[in-house]
Amino acid sequence: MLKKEFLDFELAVEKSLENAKATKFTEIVNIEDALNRIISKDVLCRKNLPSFNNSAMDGFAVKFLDAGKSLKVKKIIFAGEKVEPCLEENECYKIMTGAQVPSDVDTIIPIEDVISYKDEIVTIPEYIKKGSSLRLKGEEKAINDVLFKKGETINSSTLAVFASQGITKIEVYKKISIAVVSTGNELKEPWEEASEDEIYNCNSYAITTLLEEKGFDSTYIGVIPDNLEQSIDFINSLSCYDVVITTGGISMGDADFMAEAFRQNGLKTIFHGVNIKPGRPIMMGVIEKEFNNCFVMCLPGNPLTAMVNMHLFAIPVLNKIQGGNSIYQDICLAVNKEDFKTKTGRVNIVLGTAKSGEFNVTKKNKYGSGMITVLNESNAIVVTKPDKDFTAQGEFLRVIRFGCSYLETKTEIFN
Ligand SMILES: Nc1nc2c(c(=O)[nH]1)N[C@H]1C(S)=C(S)[C@@H](COP(=O)(O)OP(=O)(O)OC[C@H]3O[C@@H](n4cnc5c(N)ncnc54)[C@H](O)[C@@H]3O)O[C@H]1N2
Ligand code: MOO
Repeated sequence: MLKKEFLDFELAVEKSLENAKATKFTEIVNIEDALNRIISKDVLCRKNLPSFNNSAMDGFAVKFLDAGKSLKVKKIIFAGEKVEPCLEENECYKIMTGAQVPSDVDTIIPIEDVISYKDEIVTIPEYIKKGSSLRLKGEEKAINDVLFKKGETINSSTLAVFASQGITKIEVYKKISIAVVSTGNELKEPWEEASEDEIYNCNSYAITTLLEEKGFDSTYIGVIPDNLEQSIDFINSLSCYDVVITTGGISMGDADFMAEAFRQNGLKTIFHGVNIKPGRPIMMGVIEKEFNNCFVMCLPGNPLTAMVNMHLFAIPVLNKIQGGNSIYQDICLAVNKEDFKTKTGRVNIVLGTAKSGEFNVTKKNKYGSGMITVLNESNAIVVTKPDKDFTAQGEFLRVIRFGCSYLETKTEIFN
């Protein structure tokens, strides 16, 4: 009997990330088109935040030394006005939120905190704090401070900072090109007619749309037939892509040609077979010279297997190739609501629903990896260690949501 060695899961993740090289290609885009793109050069502050001393409250701008006095309001200052210092003894300004604070005052008293205000005379409390409600030039960020580091992902908060700096164009990594391919003579496309002996190709839809959710562009190329020569030719036509993701044809059957067909196209295998359920036949590799360092991920054909391994293996690798710093899945902690069993001797990926701090295992963890709808009934996975055979109700679990964010530092995902 053929006995195959399966690589330790953690080692497989480590090796895949180690071999994933970040793209070097960049482009300049308008910030309105920059959402989810990865910054390719540190962005420095070029306008102090705030760019002038200003008031945080509607109130009175006074000298700290005038605490407890009654002062005459010399001038009312509105946001957008520029005012030269002009106070004489026992005078102050009335000032609006965001308005520039002249250099002859150092403290703002909110209007509701003064003792009295009548006929342009205001009485200031005796005990005030010097500098209160005064926002100083550059106190948030000063010119040349690093605002964003290379490798950070642009989100709506990033865009607010760009706009506050007058930055309208930004250098980002060019989007990597990803080819998504299915395999198998049994497959029909959903727009074709499938007989009872045939099945509809759902993996390509699931993968291209998951990639879209995660901010990647991909192209669905088609189905590779179960034939070695045709597989070799088909793969040969993918040399222009940065990444190729296939599903199916990667296990040990007589019609599983992916490993050999990629090898014949120059693939250097990183690993083929990982000690994980589902996903054991998974293969990764790089085609260096012939395909200009194309990263290849061959996922098993079972739809559930393909998708959970997209979450667990593929997305972190893609984040790295895209130039991002954030490659490790963020986890949330959730209380397990129902006992479930797992087989020992391998890492298990368990599907469930994470909601309001609780984890509900899908179908008591009794489902097959050929199933499709269980994915839709779940929104998260739990990864268990090879020696864990039972997870009790009430246990706190580390959960990876399908929609999780990604972190720069490695997270502990095991339970
Ligand atoms: N002797 C062994 N047999 C198998 C092993 C093993 O270790 N030894 N591993 C099993 C595991 S685990 C998995 S997972 C499967 C994966 O096999 P393949 O990657 O070769 O996938 P296929 O056989 O091509 O397909 C499996 C299953 O999925 C269906 N499929 C494939 N592509 C699609 C698609 N695009 N859309 C929908 N469904 C798809 C296909 O029809 C099969 O039913 O191997 C085990 N065998
Ligand atoms: O990877 Mo397979 O889905 O474990 O059956």
